[in-house]
Amino acid sequence: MVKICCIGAGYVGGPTMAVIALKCPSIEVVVVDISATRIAAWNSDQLPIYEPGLDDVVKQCRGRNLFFSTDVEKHVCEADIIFVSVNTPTKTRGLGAGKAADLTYWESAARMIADVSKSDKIVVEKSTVPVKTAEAIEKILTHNSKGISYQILSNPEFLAEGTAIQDLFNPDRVLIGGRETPEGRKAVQALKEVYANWVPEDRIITTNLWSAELSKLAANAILAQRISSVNAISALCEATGANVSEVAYAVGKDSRIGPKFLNASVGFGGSCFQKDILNLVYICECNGLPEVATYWKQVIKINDYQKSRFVNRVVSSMFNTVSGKKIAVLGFAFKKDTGDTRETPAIDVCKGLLGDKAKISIYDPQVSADQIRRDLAMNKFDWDHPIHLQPTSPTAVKEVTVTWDAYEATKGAHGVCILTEWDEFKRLDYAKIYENMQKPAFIFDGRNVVNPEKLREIGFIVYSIGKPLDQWLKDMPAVV
Ligand SMILES: NC(=O)c1ccc[n+]([C@@H]2O[C@H](COP(=O)([O-])OP(=O)(O)OC[C@H]3O[C@@H](n4cnc5c(N)ncnc54)[C@H](O)[C@@H]3O)[C@@H](O)[C@H]2O)c1
Ligand SMILES: O=c1ccn([C@@H]2O[C@H](COP(=O)(O)OP(=O)(O)O[C@H]3O[C@H](CO)[C@@H](O)[C@H](O)[C@H]3O)[C@@H](O)[C@H]2O)c(=O)[nH]1
Repeated sequence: MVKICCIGAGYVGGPTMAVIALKCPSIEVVVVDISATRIAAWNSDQLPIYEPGLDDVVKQCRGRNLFFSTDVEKHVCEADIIFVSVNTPTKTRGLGAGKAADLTYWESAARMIADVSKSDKIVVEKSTVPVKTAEAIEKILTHNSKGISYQILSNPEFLAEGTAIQDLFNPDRVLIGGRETPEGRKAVQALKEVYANWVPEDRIITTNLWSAELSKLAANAILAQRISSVNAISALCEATGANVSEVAYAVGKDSRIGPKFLNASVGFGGSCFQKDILNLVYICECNGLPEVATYWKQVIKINDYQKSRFVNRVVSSMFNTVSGKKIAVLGFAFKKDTGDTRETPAIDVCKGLLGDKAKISIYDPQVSADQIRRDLAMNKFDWDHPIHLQPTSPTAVKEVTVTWDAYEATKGAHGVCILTEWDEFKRLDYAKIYENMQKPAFIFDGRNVVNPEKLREIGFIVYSIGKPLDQWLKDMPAVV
């Protein structure tokens, strides 16, 4: 029986391995992690992450050929194929701070593999890493290899949160990069055979190591660039009376462009886009390509601009101050169908409003009050380091309350900001919400989920990203 061990039981390691176990009953899969609480949660009825369909997959295989364990060394030692799916956050200090990927967790995993292995291994980079990381990992593994042969493969993951199971069941492609040697090709073939249990062969792409590593960073940069492009256009729409949804639809009808990833928003969030672009920028700078670095940096600048533009719009339209006013925030996760808040635009928007002394009342169906308080108290780039996984004592964010109901959050509020596109926000009784709010009552829709015309009929003053502005908003221009 082939044995797989995955180091890192996070948003990628957990779902990816659960699907491999489901689709390959003859393979034993063990997911290991240094976080005992995470592993305990994977072994319980309350999984550590919310992902539609995940419970079902885990229930089918856990205890059969899928296991979660803290005994990292034992399972690494026994495995034929080791996936490394640890976090690779942005460095917060030292050389490259604020840009370069922090490979501390990766390096310690590689050193541990080298220490405990007694047989040949295929080591698979599942984490997103800088191009050329495999070379460094190879050096660590082979430095004291005791005659053991290691083959390093790059197999980046393309799943998106909220649709992870669907993406894993039916991926657009699986990418495997390996050394162009007979041993390298053999290792690529071995991993290909795992995926071939459910992925059609023409969707399994094989490349050299560097192409696979770089393709992951390039894909995320290009996806994020589309969002920044449409968000930049949304600002121009507001200035001219064009409607960004109509523009995006018309543009996306061009088959060379396509309709996906053209939804204007308050900004993109999530643990990947910003981190991976910053990493790409750093790699370009290190390779003497400052023009290329500046080009990609602009994608993040527009994202930051979009978030501050939103805050400015809220403040300026409410008589240029939100001091002491209750603002309801609907949605805190970085997108719908996940409880993940890493780099969510809601953090920056809330911090901006708190900076103007607003009183904030937050409701999100999947994010806990503790998590929200921790996020609002955290420094930039600290969010994806393991200390974040430990329960820390949250600095009191006094002007924030967290509710478990959208109606409670909006009661007595002066304004409502919609920051995540949860489906339930489309179905709320906005007439009832209006009744219970201060007047004039404002709605700022950062996700274009509500129908502005219907809300205006109720009496709201409505701001929707990139849509024609109310006269009120035109009279109260936002200074950026
Ligand atoms: N989240 C996503 O949607 C997504 C999608 C594709 C790729 N990625 C990439 O995958 C990687 C993992 O992302 P994630 O979101 O799953 O991160 P995560 O923080 O949810 O999980 C990483 C896990 O690794 C564990 N870990 C760290 N060092 C370890 C060690 N030495 N030994 C054992 N366990 C260790 C941590 O405790 C943590 O539980 C990152 O490189 C990320 O960029 C993420
Ligand atoms: O048209 C769009 C599409 C997305 N978003 C926002 O962009 C962010 C990222 O969304 P999405 O890409 O769907 O989720 P992620 O889970 O971050 O997935 C991205 O990052 C992963 C980690 O690398 C990759 O594996 C995925 O392929 C890539 O889509 C979220 O805040 C979305 O709300 C928009 O504002 N407009």
